[in-house]
Amino acid sequence: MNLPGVVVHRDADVLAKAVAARLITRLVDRQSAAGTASVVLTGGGVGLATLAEVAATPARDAVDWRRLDVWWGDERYVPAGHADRNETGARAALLDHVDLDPERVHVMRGPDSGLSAEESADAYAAELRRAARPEDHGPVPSFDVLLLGMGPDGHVASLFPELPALYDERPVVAVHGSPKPPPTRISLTLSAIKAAREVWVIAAGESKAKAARLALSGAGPMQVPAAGARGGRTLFLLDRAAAAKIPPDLGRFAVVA
Ligand SMILES: O=C(O)[C@H](O)[C@@H](O)[C@H](O)[C@H](O)COP(=O)(O)O
Repeated sequence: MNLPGVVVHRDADVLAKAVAARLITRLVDRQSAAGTASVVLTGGGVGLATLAEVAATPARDAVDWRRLDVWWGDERYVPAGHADRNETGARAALLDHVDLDPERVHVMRGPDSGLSAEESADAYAAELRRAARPEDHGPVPSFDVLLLGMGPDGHVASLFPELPALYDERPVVAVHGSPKPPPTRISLTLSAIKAAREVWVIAAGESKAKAARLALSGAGPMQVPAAGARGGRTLFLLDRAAAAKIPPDLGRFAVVA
C-alpha cells in the first residue's frame, strides 16, 4: 500500500476551500472516465465546511450531480431530520442545493425507520452489496473518494479507539457507547474504508495534531483508528495547526500554504 500523502493548508478556511476544489475535480475526472462517480461523506465540522464550499463555488456546475452516488461513512442513530444527523448537515450544506438523483443518495437509517441500529447497519451493508460490481471484488463498491473527519483521539467515521467495531470484518456495524455524542451510531468499518480508490482524512486545529502524527507514524488502528484508514491512495489534508507535530520525513509531505 502506498504511503499517505500529506497536504497542508494555511488554516481551516483555506483547507475547506482547497478540499472542495479537489473534490469537484475528482468527481469530474471520474465522471469523464467512467460516466459516473461516487463519494462517501463524513460528519463533523471540517467535512460540512467542505460541502458548504462545494455549494458556494460556481465550479460545482462542472459535476453531473445526477450521475453521482452519495454514501456516508457514518451516521448518528437518531431520527430523519434530527439536527444531529450527518445527513441533515450534509443536506443543508450541499445536497439540497444540487440536482441529485434521490435514488442515488444512500442514507443510513435511524430509529424512525423501525430498524434497530444493528438492522440498519445490515440494511446498509445489503445496499452496498447491491451496488458493488464484479470488478469491485468484494461486498462494497470501490468508492471514488471517501472523506473522513478525524477526532482528537484519532477516531474516523464512528470507529473509536479500542471499540469492537475496529476488528469487525463486516463492512458496516452498529456502534454503541460512542465517546462522542450521540452514543449510538452506524459506521463503515476499516475493511469497507479500504475498498475506496481514494481516502481523504481531513482535519484542522491544534487538537488534532497528535492524532495526525500518530496516524502517520505507524500507530496501531486499535489505538488510533485513522492509522488504519487507507485506500488505494490516501491523503491527509490538514491545516497547519493539525500538521504541526508531523515530522517532515513522514509520508509525501506537501506544504502548499
Ligand atoms: O459523525 C461524526 O461525528 C463523524 O463522522 C466523526 O468521525 C467526525 O468526522 C470527527 O469527529 C471530526 O469531527 P470535527 O471535524 O467536527 O472535529
